[in-house]
Amino acid sequence: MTLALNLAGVAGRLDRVSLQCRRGMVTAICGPNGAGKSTALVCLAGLMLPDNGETLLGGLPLHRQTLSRRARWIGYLPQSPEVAWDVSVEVLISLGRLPWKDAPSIETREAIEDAIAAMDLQELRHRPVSRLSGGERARALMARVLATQPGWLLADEPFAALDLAHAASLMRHFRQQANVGRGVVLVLHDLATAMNHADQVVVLEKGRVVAEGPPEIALSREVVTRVWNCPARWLGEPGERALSLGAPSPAASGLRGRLS
Ligand SMILES: Nc1ncnc2c1ncn2[C@@H]1O[C@H](COP(=O)(O)OP(=O)(O)OP(=O)(O)O)[C@@H](O)[C@H]1O
Repeated sequence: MTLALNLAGVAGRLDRVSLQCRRGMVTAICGPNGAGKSTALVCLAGLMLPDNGETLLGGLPLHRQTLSRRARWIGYLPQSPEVAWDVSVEVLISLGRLPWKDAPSIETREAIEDAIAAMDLQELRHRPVSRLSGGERARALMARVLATQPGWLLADEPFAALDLAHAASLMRHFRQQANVGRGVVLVLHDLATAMNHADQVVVLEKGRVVAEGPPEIALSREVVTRVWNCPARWLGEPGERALSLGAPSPAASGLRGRLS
């Protein structure tokens, strides 16, 4: 089953974007600031209707499917999630089970416990969300999405606030989810994570798809250098790539010259 976005535009944000994500795969959406990554993810989640176009889940328009089906199929972590009530970590995570309110309680309990374990929140489960650090809060919010056990996991910069060990563990979890047939779509600024862990990468620039395909192609040295305007070189072996950055182009370094 695919999750596809075909749109003519979202005024000022996206322009003729067409992309397809597949279950069983990790798809990374990359691009510079303001490229339209979050907007594309919001559209994929069905939370914004493009001016002309649609999101298709399994070939059917998402906005015509029932809200409960959508909530069960698509789990979405926004870039800056808000927590409306100061509940405990465990209660926050249990909210992820709302789309499955008729499920047997044992299933619900297991899903919550699995999410707590996946995000290493056992010791924080009774703590109010207002008394968490930024990274702990991000893990609790991710756990809420995981607790839904949706067919698709859509996450906007899920590693941004996480330390190294928790980021690595979450990436392993995403891979496991893809391996059991879920679809994973991540907005990522860290190009090395996309290069090493995604199955396919979509690069956006100024609201348009400018490269897509396997990471080695979509994030080739030439693409990175041109799109991010930053001379770059991949180091290491496939699966363990690191990005070496050179000096910025004259256009970018002109600013530095004026400031110094
Ligand atoms: N609510 C809004 N109304 C109008 N324009 C917006 C709105 N939110 C974002 N934009 C604009 O849409 C474009 C795409 O924004 P988007 O947040 O999708 O980019 P992004 O690639 O996720 O950026 P970043 O890496 O900075 O998070 C940007 O030019 C942004 O200024």
